[in-house]
Amino acid sequence: MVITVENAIKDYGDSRILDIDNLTIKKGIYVILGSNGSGKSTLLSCISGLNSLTSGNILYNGNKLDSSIKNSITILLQKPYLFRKTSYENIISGLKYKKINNKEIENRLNKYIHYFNVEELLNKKSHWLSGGERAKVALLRTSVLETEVTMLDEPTAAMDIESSMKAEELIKNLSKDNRTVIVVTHDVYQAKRIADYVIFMDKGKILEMGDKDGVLGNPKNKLLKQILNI
Ligand SMILES: Nc1ncnc2c1ncn2[C@@H]1O[C@H](COP(=O)(O)OP(=O)(O)OP(=O)(O)O)[C@@H](O)[C@H]1O
Repeated sequence: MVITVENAIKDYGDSRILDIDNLTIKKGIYVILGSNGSGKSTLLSCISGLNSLTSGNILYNGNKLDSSIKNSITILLQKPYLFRKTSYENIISGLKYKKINNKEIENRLNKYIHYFNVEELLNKKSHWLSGGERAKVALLRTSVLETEVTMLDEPTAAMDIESSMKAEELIKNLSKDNRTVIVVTHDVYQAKRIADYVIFMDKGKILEMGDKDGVLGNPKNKLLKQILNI
């Protein structure tokens, strides 16, 4: 899917949160970097349709958001909500909602669950999970949907290093078959490991955007240079 963001403005009261002239997202892994409050989550929520722009357009293959496009997009929020059910029920909840048959549900589960050692957690109620365990369950619940576009807002922030590495393998796998994955992270090393493209935001604007090697290897922006220690 090609997503185009045109003249996008998002205001909350007098504050301008997003101000993006032009952004085109195609297939591959896009990593969004930027300081706290720079508008990364707001951009994801506007692309997903959970939030709306004050003015401007977001188009999906040239069309406005409709229910079939919404079905092709999944977003993992920064603070994902888990149902007060078992991990297993949480992970398959989206597939059940989409009325996917049980055999396919098991196939999808087997395809993703091995990234994390969560087998022993499957029957555990979500409110007993640790922060990192919750993050894994939430990432698995999003991943099994295998939508054309997957947006992940700081998916590994609560995970230990080994689990983050596994999550990165999973994320790379999610981008296969011409799919699009957009990941927000504060970890520039993670960006280096997984990104095809990097978007750097500050104060609601996109300051740098392009393929990973160009943006991270030869940044023009002073703040990004500082972050990258260049
Ligand atoms: N509903 C809202 N009402 C008012 N201000 C909001 C609202 N939602 C977000 N904001 C503000 O918009 C700005 C951008 O928030 P956003 O969550 O998009 O930033 P972010 O880049 O994802 O930050 P972080 O790295 O801290 O997660 C922040 O200053 C935030 O306070």
